[in-house]
Amino acid sequence: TTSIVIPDDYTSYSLDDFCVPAHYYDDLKCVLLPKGLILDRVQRLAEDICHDISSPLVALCVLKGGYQFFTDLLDCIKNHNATSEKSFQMQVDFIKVKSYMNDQSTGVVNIMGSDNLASLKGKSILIVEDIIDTGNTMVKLLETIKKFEPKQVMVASLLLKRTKRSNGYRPNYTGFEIPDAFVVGYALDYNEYFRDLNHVCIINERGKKRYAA
Ligand SMILES: O=P(O)(O)OC[C@H]1O[C@H](OP(=O)(O)OP(=O)(O)O)[C@H](O)[C@@H]1O
Ligand SMILES: Oc1ncnc2c1N=NC2
Ligand SMILES: [Mg+2]
Ligand SMILES: [Mg+2]
Repeated sequence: TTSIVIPDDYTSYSLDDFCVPAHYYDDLKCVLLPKGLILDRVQRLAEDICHDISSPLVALCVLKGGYQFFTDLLDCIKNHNATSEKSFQMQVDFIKVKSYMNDQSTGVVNIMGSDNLASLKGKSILIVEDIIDTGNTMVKLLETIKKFEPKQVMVASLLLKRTKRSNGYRPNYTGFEIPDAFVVGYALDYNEYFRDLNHVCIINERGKKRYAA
């Protein structure tokens, strides 16, 4: 499906035009995606997903970064299911996956909590992620999940980064395609910082130094 393409020459927003925590003000360059815009886009993604799905679904949250998108997306899906003739049952599951240090992928994708994935056998799965950057995490995660013989697997990612480091993987549903910059906020982190920031922002060099591992 389509996504909203944020071009490289996109005029982002000033930190002074939105509410940004004082403790991060000096560490950010700009606001790329205000939370309100994200929520409106997520509502449309939920409609697109509900249009395609009719059988019971397991929504699988990829922790930690996926938790905010997962929460907001499922709120919209639940509201759709409560107001339309066609509804489908949904179960939730959580898996923790880690591969980043500072602003780089280590190349090693560490999947934790995969022991309880046996319950995915024969089910329709929707993997919910915050961002696809190199694509390493998703390719490795899909390999692992497919071993449990699910009926079908779809992937929804809020962000897809346009980067030469990409392995070419593209999800079934994408919120926004963004330029090749390290973004934080809306549960996306830099060494565990900035998850407590509402908007998707671009970190600045000062922030990368201050919170370097
Ligand atoms: O496409 P890739 O280059 O693999 O990058 C995307 C993945 O990396 C980040 O997770 P991270 O390793 O930072 O763990 P976290 O979700 O706990 O922040 C992000 O949340 C995605 O899961
Ligand atoms: O831009 C990013 N911001 C936070 N986390 C990640 C990013 N890309 N891959 C993982
Ligand atoms: Mg992650
Ligand atoms: Mg992270």
